[in-house]
Amino acid sequence: MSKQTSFFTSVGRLYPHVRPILPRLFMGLICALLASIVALTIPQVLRVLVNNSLQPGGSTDAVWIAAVVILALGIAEAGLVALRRQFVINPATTVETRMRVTLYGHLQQLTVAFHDRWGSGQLLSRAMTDLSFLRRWMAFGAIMLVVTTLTVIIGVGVMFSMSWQLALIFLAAAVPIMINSFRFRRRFSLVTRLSQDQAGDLATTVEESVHGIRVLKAFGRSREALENFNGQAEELRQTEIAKAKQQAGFTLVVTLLPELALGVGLVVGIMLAASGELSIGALVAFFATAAVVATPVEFSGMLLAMALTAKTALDRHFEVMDTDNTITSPDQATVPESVKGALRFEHAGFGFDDGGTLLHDVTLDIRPGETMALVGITGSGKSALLQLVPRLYDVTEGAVTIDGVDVRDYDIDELRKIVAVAFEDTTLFSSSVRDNVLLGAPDPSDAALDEALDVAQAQFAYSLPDGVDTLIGEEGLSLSGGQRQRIALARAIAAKPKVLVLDDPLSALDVNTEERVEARLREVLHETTTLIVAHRPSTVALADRVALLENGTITAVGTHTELLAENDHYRYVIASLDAGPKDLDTELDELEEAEEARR
Ligand SMILES: Nc1ncnc2c1ncn2[C@@H]1O[C@H](COP(=O)(O)OP(=O)(O)OP(=O)(O)O)[C@@H](O)[C@H]1O
Repeated sequence: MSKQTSFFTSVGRLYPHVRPILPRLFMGLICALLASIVALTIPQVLRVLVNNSLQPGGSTDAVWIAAVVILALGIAEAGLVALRRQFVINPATTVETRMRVTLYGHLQQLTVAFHDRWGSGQLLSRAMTDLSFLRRWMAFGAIMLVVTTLTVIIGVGVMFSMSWQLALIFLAAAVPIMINSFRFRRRFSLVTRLSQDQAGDLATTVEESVHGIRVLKAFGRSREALENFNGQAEELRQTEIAKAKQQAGFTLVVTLLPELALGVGLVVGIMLAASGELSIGALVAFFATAAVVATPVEFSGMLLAMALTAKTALDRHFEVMDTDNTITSPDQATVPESVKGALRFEHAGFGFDDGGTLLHDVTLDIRPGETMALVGITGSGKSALLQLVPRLYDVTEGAVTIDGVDVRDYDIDELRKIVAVAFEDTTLFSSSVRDNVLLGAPDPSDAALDEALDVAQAQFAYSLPDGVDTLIGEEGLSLSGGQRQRIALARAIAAKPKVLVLDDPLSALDVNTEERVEARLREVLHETTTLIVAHRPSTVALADRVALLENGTITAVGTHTELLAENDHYRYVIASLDAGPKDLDTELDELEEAEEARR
């Protein structure tokens, strides 16, 4: 999944996002830098103090002045640190929010095929944890990394100006630190990537088990789910330990070596002072400066780790952002004056990315206003075929057309206004019944809501605690499967589409309710071209004609009676759909009689 890029390439991609806030980040950097310079100035005051005042006969006034100057510098340092925070916090949170919103927008655009492949936890962790981390890095880590580097460079320069011999000792300590930081960077990048990916997988598991809590409980699988979660959590723990160990190892080096240099430097410094090559003031100032320089060096482990984690967060973010949306509007979209709703599959073929061909040479003609049922054995590709109409997936060969225009030639938003869908597996959003039903309605009025609820026989909504304003969905009131399906059906009806695509939307209804819904649907569907997957003969009865999907293609189209009379496979499928033990011959006779009577 991940592509190796250099640190600067990855971080460079942040530039368009941070460009608007660069002035404030820059001001934050200046404040942090000034704070460091102030910190480096304090030893120089000490030097003057030691050399001039702490000598026999030195003036006590100078001590007071030095104390006041040091106090003032200390206050200035603290003030500058506070100012740095003030400058960066607001813009960093703005960038975080903008990137999060852009990511969310991109996720909405990406194809269903993309979402089939990606675990929800991986996307969740990218949208939440990774971006929060980036914010912290922008506001603190990045600035401190620059300031630390500059402080060390300036500090070492100052140290050289005071005593090149002592400064060389400290510089010698820098060589193993740099070698170590190089190794650390390589190893830590790998382990931090692993940990962020594992955290994403863990989030997916939590999400799945919360969604599937009823199934887990009902099948008594809670213990196994816990064991599985425990295993994953343990893997993440091991990775975090490996991360912490690497960081601790590096921190040990960056803490120990400056201390060692300090010890050796002290001995050499005292010798130099004794031989008169170095003044006492310069010696004191040298070690005070060395202490100021040592602190950021000690922090460098943490800052480097933060930088590497931020790089990984950026890489993970751009993996999603770089994924192209392959289902888009054409440059020159066809804008129909009026849509009649003639739906045709013309030698259409389709296969999922990770599978072979599922559908091939599908040819089917559905007249405007006609209701066509789609029947086939389970797994034959009925749902996949339906999803080609609103372009949730694109055909891999042939075409699907509406009024003779390839669905790929319509503006995608326009197409999805023309086509509405309701799936067997309903998704309701955490908002009111009203908002859920009127989600795609061109006219979001009370009248449209009432009509849609009436057709879908979802009048129960009026009796909910707050009526149609009751909050449903994941965070709201739990509805029964049949109630959810009726709300989803009402949503599709309220969209007033020219083409309605229904994937067995009545499967969870009891027989009486289904009958009532069908009666009302029949009234409204005469104007709407409808393709409906049927898993029950009663749904088939709703249709003018039936199409049989067999071995990935449409092998027969006709009325239910015709197919029942002529097609063995259709009889087999209908028999397997029907839950009740029915005598097909008797049903056929009944249907023939009814047909006879109608003529
Ligand atoms: N996202 C996917 N990626 C890969 N294969 C898939 C995907 N979704 C479905 N399939 C496979 O494609 C085949 C057809 O699935 P589809 O859901 O279209 O069948 P169906 O006829 O609607 O089945 P059912 O009647 O059981 O609802 C199945 O073998 C299924 O495993």
